Amino acid sequence: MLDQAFRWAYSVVQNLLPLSSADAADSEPSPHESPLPAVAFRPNPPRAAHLKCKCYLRNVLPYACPLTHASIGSKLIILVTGESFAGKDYTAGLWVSYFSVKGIRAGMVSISDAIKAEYAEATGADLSRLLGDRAYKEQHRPALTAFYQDRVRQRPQLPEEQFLKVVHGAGDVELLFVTGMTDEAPVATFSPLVPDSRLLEVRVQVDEETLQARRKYERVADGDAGSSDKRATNTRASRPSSLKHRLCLIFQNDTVGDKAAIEFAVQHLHPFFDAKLQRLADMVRSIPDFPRSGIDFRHVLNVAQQPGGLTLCTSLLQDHFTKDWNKVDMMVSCETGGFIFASALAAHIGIPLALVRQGVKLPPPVLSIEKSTSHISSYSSSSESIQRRFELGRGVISRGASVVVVDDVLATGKSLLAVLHLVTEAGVSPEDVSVMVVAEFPIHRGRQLLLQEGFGRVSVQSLLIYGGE
Ligand SMILES: O=P(O)(O)OC[C@H]1O[C@H](OP(=O)(O)OP(=O)(O)O)[C@H](O)[C@@H]1O
Ligand SMILES: Nc1ncnc2[nH]cnc12
Repeated sequence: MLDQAFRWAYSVVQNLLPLSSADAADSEPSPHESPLPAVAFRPNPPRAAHLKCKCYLRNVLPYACPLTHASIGSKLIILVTGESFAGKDYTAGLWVSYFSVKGIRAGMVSISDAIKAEYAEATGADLSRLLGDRAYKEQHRPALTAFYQDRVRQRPQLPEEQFLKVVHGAGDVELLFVTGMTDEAPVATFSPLVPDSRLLEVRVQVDEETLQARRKYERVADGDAGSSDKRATNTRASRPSSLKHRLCLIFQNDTVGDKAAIEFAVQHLHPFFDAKLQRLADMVRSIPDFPRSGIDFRHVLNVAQQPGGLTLCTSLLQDHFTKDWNKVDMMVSCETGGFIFASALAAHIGIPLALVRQGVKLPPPVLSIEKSTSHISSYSSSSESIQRRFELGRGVISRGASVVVVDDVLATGKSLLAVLHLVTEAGVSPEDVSVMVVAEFPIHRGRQLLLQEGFGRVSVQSLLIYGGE
């Protein structure tokens, strides 16, 4: 059986390879390549062009070949970020043990090991000490950082390649912790590369006192207690409040021992393996080739049509929210899909609901914004240009309020972007906006759009993740 599968995979690759060229820069398939998207993507050439542009042609092959793609599987990938001395690797190790005991196949990998190996080869530094000797690593850190930045200048796609490499190399795990990542807004950047998987960032953080104590301890342990603190590379610039993106999950790692890390895993990470989430996913029907051939439509609103579906979804949205509902003044939602889930949740939490309507349907005075058609509606003939406005009653949301935006789907992010513009125009700071969606389609790069448009500081959470169109 396995042998047959391998033979099939090789024959697919053999058929596709001669059709491809090395040129990856243009965004449309060039004429001599047109058979490739035709074979690989059937009637979906824009998708092929998109992939080609974003991932370079050779990554189109793994995408086109279901076997290679399936081997990545659908995982929960947790990027464990934070300053040096925060205890990222130690904590990730504890979480791996916790989940392994619970019967969940978990692993961890450091994404920076490959660049350390390259650096060691280029400079003659000792790789095993770079990997295992903290003082030695800190001593080399400035040069190592400069080396990495230089490599990225030469090869801008390097971070994405390294990310894919560690994920592909992780083997058969359901949960993967990735440490050593320093990229800005990593979930927005990397989630479209693994669209079937859920990508989360967990920042491990320590207060200043703990940080100093750990540095001192490390220096004493190294027999280097008298040296200056020049080697410590933590800067205020890497603190969560100064990042361009907003973190949903922060683990405060100030106490000694394992207890806090395990409690964090129980409270914030384990719920992603909750059977309730699977029950919700089971209520989302999949309809192939709707509204257009090549699109696997996920009928998210079907949840509301199932017995107990809305109650289940409401309780999941309530439980998964990483902030404090008591500090939320108002819920905001846009028609149509969002209204269904937001009204149930707002009633359950006991907060009012601000309604963003499409077209000219609200009485004046209103805040109004032009809105690009959502991904899925762009395929439906009913989306007339008259619909392409979002409006919100002026004064409905108080200036300085704290709000949660709820929608059924996040795809390109165009709808959410319009809502965020209205909410901020109403006087709400992006810091005080959180977004919760029932289903996210990372392939459409909605989070990246928000980041590019200056809404990176808005926190975004989703219950379900879907790959494909
Ligand atoms: O991220 P995007 O690409 O903007 O897609 C997401 C939006 O698409 C859907 O709305 P749609 O505009 O199709 O209207 P509907 O809810 O009335 O169906 C959905 O309800 C979201 O609001
Ligand atoms: N496949 C899909 N199903 C439902 N809604 C979507 N929005 C974008 N892609 C979608």
